[in-house]
Amino acid sequence: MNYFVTAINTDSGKTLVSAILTQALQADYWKPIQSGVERDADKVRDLINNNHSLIFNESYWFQTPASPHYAAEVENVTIDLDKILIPGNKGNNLVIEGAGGVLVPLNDTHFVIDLAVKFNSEIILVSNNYLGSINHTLLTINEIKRRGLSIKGIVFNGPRNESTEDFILKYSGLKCLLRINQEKEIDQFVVNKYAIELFNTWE
Ligand SMILES: Nc1ncnc2c1ncn2[C@@H]1O[C@H](COP(=O)(O)OP(=O)(O)OP(=O)(O)O)[C@@H](O)[C@H]1O
Ligand SMILES: C[C@H](N)[C@H](N)CCCCCC(=O)O
Ligand SMILES: [Mg+2]
Repeated sequence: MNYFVTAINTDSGKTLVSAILTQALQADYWKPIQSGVERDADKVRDLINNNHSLIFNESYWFQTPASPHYAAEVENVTIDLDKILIPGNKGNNLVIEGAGGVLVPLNDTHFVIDLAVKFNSEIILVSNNYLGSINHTLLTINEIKRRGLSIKGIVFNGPRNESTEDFILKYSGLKCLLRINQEKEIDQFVVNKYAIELFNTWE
């Protein structure tokens, strides 16, 4: 199964959730398009601890920490979805991490969400609690559904707001897969703690 981890924004915790999911399912991990010198793939490799997961290389890696469409322009590249091919064997679950939110542009005609469609993925949506996040979360859900994609559920990451989370879950009918607290630091121990919790409720 291909699981596509997206979020309501950049810096929402997609890489953290991807590491937790990769560890929980002993899945493989892939970030097709990376912008910025720090690789999410390296962060996930350092945060998991199992003998099964493969960490694949990006199809595009831009040094410019910006929207992929702009980073590509700056580096005289055009992102071509036909050149982005699923890596590795079909035997294992694959965790695919997007870049920023769903409508982050890749070029003049494609967005991050088009990768999830291309790879026939099930969506894991990472949401956060801040003033404005209900709107951002419901808009993101609407766009995912408009593309005909299935949403496995929502991960709420960071400081809690029960009222916000309750409204989003009630209105969307989606399942809360996991709640992640604001942690003092993110390391293998923390990732494994949440991976066990996620595995125990995974259907
Ligand atoms: N629950 C948390 N507790 C503490 N730190 C967190 C938590 N979630 C995320 N962070 C930290 O916040 C930063 C952003 O998280 P992360 O890199 O996972 O975001 P992202 O959605 O993957 O961003 P991008 O869009 O660049 O891929 C990282 O330094 C991460 O370690
Ligand atoms: C560089 C950053 N860490 C992400 N990889 C890319 C975020 C793109 C956001 C584009 C936008 O929504 O304005
Ligand atoms: Mg990331």
